[in-house]
Amino acid sequence: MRLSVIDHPLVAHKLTALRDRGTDSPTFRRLADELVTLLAYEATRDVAVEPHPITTPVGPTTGVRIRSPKPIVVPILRAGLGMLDGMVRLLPTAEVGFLGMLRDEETLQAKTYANRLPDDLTGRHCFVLDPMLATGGTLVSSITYLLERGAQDVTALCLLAAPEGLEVVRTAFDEHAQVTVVTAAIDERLDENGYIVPGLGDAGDRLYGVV
Ligand SMILES: O=P(O)(O)OC[C@H]1O[C@H](OP(=O)(O)OP(=O)(O)O)[C@H](O)[C@@H]1O
Ligand SMILES: O=c1cc[nH]c(=O)[nH]1
Ligand SMILES: [Mg+2]
Repeated sequence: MRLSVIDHPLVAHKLTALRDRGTDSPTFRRLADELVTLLAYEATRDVAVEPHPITTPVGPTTGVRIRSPKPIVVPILRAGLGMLDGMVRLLPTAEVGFLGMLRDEETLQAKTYANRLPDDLTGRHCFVLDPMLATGGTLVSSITYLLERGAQDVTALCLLAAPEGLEVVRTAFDEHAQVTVVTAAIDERLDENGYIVPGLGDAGDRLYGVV
């Protein structure tokens, strides 16, 4: 696993507002949307491109375009949905697949309850969207699922990561696996309920309300 922590004052500023418990849902959604575009800039650094000849008003030149097969963006429901619009705005040619996963509050084990993804992901670059990397169970399951279906590279965009969860992901995917985690911050630790400290609380609830 490769790790990239985005050290940037704009990211830190927006993340601070996102963490603040006084931030309401509409503002939280807007901040999550803005943050993902900043993370996406780094997360797409290795996206495959091919030469693309064009003619400018002044003359011919060769630029690049994103190469086929198209990248696929995979938000992990629910909370990852809050990162989808910001990501596809930057990567409009990407396809979108969905994985619904819920962490049991007692055991902290993640279960998959929805799956709308191609069976064959051979050669695809997958971008997993999930704001919280806590114990790492959700991310390991989702990345394993994508790699088993042939994904070539998997890049996860997480707004926050806990050191414990990062270690779990690192153990699951060694340095040879084409797995990258891009995050805005590594927090201190997990609490006894598996929540990231200081974190931002339950990302899904803050985006969409308590269920
Ligand atoms: O690293 P882990 O310990 O697996 O926890 C992280 C997961 O927990 C949260 O989802 P949750 O289960 O709360 O579902 P939700 O998005 O529907 O709220 C979060 O959005 C991650 O998907
Ligand atoms: O801190 C956490 C941990 C898991 N899921 C969340 O939404 N927040
Ligand atoms: Mg939740």
